[in-house]
Amino acid sequence: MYAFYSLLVYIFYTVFKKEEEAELEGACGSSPKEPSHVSMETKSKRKDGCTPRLRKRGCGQLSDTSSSSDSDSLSLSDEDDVDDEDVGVPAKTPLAAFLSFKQETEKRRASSTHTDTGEKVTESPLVTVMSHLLSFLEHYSHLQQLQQQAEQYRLQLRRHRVQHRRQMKALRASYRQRLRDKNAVITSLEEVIAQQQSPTTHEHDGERALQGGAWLGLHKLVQSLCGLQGERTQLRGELRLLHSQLEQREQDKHSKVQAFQQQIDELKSCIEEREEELSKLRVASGATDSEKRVLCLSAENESLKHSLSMTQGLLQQLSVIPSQSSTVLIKENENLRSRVVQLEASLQQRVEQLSRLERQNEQSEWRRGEELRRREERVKELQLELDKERSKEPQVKVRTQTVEVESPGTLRQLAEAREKNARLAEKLSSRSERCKRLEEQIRRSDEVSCNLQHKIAAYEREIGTLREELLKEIGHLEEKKDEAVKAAASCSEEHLHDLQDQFRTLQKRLSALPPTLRSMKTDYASLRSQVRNFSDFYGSAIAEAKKQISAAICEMSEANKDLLEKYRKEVALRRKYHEQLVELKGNIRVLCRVKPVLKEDQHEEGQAVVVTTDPNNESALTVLNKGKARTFELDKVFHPQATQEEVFQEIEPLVTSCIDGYHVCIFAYGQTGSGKTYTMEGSVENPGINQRALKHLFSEIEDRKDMWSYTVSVSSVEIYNEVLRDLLSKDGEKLDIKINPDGTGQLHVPGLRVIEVKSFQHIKKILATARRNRITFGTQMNQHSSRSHALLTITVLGTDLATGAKTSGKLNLVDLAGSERVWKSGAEGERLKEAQNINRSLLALGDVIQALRGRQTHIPFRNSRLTYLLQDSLGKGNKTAMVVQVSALESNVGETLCSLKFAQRVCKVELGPAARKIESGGVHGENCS
Ligand SMILES: Nc1ncnc2c1ncn2[C@@H]1O[C@H](COP(=O)(O)OP(=O)(O)OP(=O)(O)O)[C@@H](O)[C@H]1O
Repeated sequence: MYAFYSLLVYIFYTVFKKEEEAELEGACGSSPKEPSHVSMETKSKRKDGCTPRLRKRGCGQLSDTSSSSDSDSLSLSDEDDVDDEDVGVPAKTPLAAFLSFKQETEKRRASSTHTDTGEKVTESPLVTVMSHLLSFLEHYSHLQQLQQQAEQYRLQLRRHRVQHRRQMKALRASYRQRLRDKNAVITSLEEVIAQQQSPTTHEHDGERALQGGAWLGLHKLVQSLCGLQGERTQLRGELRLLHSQLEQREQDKHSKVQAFQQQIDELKSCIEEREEELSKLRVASGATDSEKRVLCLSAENESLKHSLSMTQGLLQQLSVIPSQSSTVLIKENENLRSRVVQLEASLQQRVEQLSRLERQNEQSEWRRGEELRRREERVKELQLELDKERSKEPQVKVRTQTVEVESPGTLRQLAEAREKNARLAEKLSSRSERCKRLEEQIRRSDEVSCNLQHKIAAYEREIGTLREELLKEIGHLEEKKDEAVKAAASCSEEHLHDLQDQFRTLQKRLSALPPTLRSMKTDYASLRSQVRNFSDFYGSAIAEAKKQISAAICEMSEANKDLLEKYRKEVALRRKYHEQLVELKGNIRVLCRVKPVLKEDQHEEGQAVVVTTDPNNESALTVLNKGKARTFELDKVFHPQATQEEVFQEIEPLVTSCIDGYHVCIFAYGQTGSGKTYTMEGSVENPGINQRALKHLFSEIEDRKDMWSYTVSVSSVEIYNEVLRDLLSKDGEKLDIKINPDGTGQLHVPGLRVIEVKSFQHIKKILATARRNRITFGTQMNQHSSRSHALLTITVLGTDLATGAKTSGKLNLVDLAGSERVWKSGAEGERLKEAQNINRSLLALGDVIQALRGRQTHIPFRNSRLTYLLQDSLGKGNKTAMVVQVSALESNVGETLCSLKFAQRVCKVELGPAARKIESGGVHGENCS
């Protein structure tokens, strides 16, 4: 491609240059109005083999005709020689050749794009520039064709005019001839008449006869004269007609010339625009490749020139200060010598150390050998003594006892000597090992020293060669210096010539560099082309891969469409069944959890457990009070050993409903210390409903991420003494509940901090903050009694990715403040006020539930902050779950009965079918059900 574009650019430049040359040539021999065709004409004539004389004549003809437009006999006779073929056919220009080549290229390109599989080729700036250039050339050639046409037309007109003039001339000549003939006839007739007007007497009779014949002839002559006059007028009319035709043609010609001129002007302006565009493009995309190359080469040329000048400067410096460089070299040599001396000294030291060590080693070895020998001799002596003693044994049996008495000492000595001997042997072996090690070290140091010697030798060799080179250089420089001195002394021009020769040889050497540079350039060009090809290849490979991926995705999506549709149906069905199940269970569910009996709860010894659960009936609970057993039927009863997970299992469907776009309210109710906070919040190791619900929420969202996108936001408030406070805000400002000004009639709390939650880990931190900020005090019933109602509100906004339908679910998790009997909890003062407020709000909650149960038109939501805030989740069409916490101890039986009665009341409330909060996405929305 690069080569092709370079070729194109080259052709363009060549053609353009040739065109300009042709124009210049044409301009020298023709009128300014006729720029190119004359030269072409001349060329064509030259091709035909015409003589230079004829050529000159042709040029003269044209200039004559252009200058004299009206009749001129000389020019007319000259114009007769004009050959039609000479002026009619224009010679084929290089531009035309280029255009035909370009058309062929375009055709080939078009055919290649047809054969291609419709891949879209992105044009590079160079291609854009080239296309502009080509279009510019096209316009230019069109303009030339038009000019040629205009010229042809002009020549045709000229031919016509010549023909007309010829015709006119012939007509005039014939007319004059005929006129002359007629005049001759008339004069002859007049002569005849004059002759007849002079009559003689004797010829009267004959005269009369002749008179009658003459009058007849005269009459005929007059008639022919009249005919001639008529012819003359006719000819005049024809002449006038021809004149008018000629004028008409002239006018036509003029108008056509004007039209052509206009077209030429337009095309010129078009070319100017293109040129401007081209220059802009050049500015925008930088210079074309060839220009860049030219720039690059010129830069290289500059750098070469620079290096040449530098070399020249260096040469001059060398010739000027050879002594300085020689001193530097001598200094370097001295330094090297001193370094070698140092190295030799250190080597000598090392060798001395080595010899010292060897001597020491030899001495110690000799000493050790001596010692060993002595020891061995002693052992031998002792052994000899022992043998002697043993040889005495059979002879002196009597002395055995004494020997036995004496021999222990000798044996001891022997054993000691043996031990010593063994120790010495050990020492000897260790010494020999050390010796070996030392030998090894010596060997190594020998190697090192050998290496060093080698190195030193190498250094010395190097130094020697350097020295030699240096001496040579110095000699050479001295020679040069001498020569220079001599040359300076003689002041001859020879030296100058020599220097010039040297300079020339240097220049030659420098100019000999380009082949290597050229080879480097070709290498560079090939590398560049490789890189460019690689990027092309890479791009095409990526494009291919993308195509394949998209095709695969398309296939997959096609294949998966049915599956997806089925999956959607399945999900919808599942949701429907889920909702039916929840509705069957009841949209308000009452669960009861019995708190296990803890040590700290047993204030009095041997307190009886009065609450029992039935293992065969999960919804029944029996309370024994004053000998009477009362059974309560609720939706579900959790026995004291029920785990947090078991409790959440019952709540989970409601949490799922919240994701589906329902408003859900889960609250824990019960006396103080009965385990409400434990059930809702739980402990760090064993989290309660709040954390589990959010975990479930996020896992469900993750499962649905291919079909739905969700936004989860969280807020938390507490109601303490009927005052609303943000649990996620540090300032603890008093908040108010208001109707949302957006016109939906929904409630909202201005200034409440709502945090968008991205992950479960994030929510954990938020819950911890809310827990920290909640007001708790120790009461007689609970050391960490929550003195406020805590609300955790989770809003889940969902968008169906396929249909665009939007859902808005809300999950209210409420940990109510503990209901208590004031006299029992021992509350007074501030605590009493708290307890009263708590009881009042719980009573309001009871009233709301009562009203819902009674299907009253007015539900008293506004009676407390708690019910007002929960309005949109407690009313009709919502889902509610209440976990009633009870204590199993006899001491709390009153509160337990109270709570269970309240629970049973709630149990009978019907909230009606739950309503899903969904907005149609425009594709196929779901009906609110
Ligand atoms: N099911 C249970 N298992 C183990 N311990 C429990 C259980 N329920 C409650 N407790 C413990 O009982 C104590 C009181 O519980 P909690 O604070 O939850 O009561 P509460 O109803 O929230 O009281 P208050 O209304 O005064 O805030 C806590 O120490 C808690 O750990």
